[in-house]
Amino acid sequence: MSRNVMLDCSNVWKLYGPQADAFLTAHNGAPSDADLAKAKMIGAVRGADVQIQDGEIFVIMGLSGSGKSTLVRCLSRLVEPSAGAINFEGQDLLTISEADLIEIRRKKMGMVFQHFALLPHLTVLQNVAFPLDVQGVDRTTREARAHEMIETVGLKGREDYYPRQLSGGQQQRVGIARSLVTEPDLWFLDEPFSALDPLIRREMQDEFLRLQSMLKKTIVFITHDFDEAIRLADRIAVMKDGRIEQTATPEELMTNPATPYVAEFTRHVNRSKVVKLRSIAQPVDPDATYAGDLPARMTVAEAMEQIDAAADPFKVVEADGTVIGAVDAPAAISVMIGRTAK
Ligand SMILES: Nc1ncnc2c1ncn2[C@@H]1O[C@H](COP(=O)(O)OP(=O)(O)OP(=O)(O)O)[C@@H](O)[C@H]1O
Repeated sequence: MSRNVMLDCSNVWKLYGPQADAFLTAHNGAPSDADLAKAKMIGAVRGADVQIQDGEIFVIMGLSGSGKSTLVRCLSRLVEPSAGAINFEGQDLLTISEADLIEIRRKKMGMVFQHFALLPHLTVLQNVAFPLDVQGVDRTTREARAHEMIETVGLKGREDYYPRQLSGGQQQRVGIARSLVTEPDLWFLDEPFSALDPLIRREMQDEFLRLQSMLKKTIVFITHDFDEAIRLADRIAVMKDGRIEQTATPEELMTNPATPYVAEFTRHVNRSKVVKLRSIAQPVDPDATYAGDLPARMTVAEAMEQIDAAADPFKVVEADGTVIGAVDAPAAISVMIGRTAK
């Protein structure tokens, strides 16, 4: 499926240290690790190329300090890159006026952070409506929109609660509703679930995928957790020491890791948790009977129980309703036991 590029960032650098810009120029825009170390510069982001496509979940994965947050902040220019080009929907983000930039951030970009800073003295409804209040939207409209978003994230009935009366997961849902209320085209999420305990975290990941299947946003999601990355991503960029080691689908990362570093992450991952039904779908037989439909982006592991319990194969269906093929138990089992290389 070919998609438009919404956000195009090429050769972006962010150095921290004295006269970083001059230092970059002096090293022809591409200082080596040794150059950086000698000058005591921190290469937070080094030569990053990222193309975010319409409607995809693009995950930036890397360990602490690898540069994920800095890169994402460069993408919205919350951090000023030392060098590079950033284009959003055809506009050069590095040269547009401050006023246009603020307008883009407010109306076209949504952000959710790990520490999501709900306003403690405002109710759930007021917190969610807050960005619209800032935009000067009238009260009736903003509250109607906030109610809608609160229902979308599953918090209907809690509109009049204060943040302190909610669990961590519920608070994060409020943060999500608040960031979605302005209907952003591009949604940045910086480790949104990492403060949550593992069970709630998984629940929030499911919730996030459910939301995305409804809303179809373009998403940049940061995590340091490879399991989270492969669960959520259409594509993953793996970062190390400010560089992107590889950008690929979870399945490509598993089957074709570009570097030993990437291979290390994939080594312990069960293939059935990564391989999607889409990848093993076989042609539909018009004369056969099918047990039902399964989503194309479901993994073999997630679908296994259902496939195994049914007497007939399942059709595999994309989010837009297109049937792309069928899966049966032998095909799924082959992946479970690591037999297919596809
Ligand atoms: N304002 C700053 N001044 C100096 N160094 C900085 C600054 N911001 C980030 N860095 C450095 O840049 C590098 C990348 O940091 P960044 O926060 O982007 O990493 P990260 O992958 O998001 O890490 P984490 O998962 O811990 O948030 C780190 O070495 C960090 O210390």
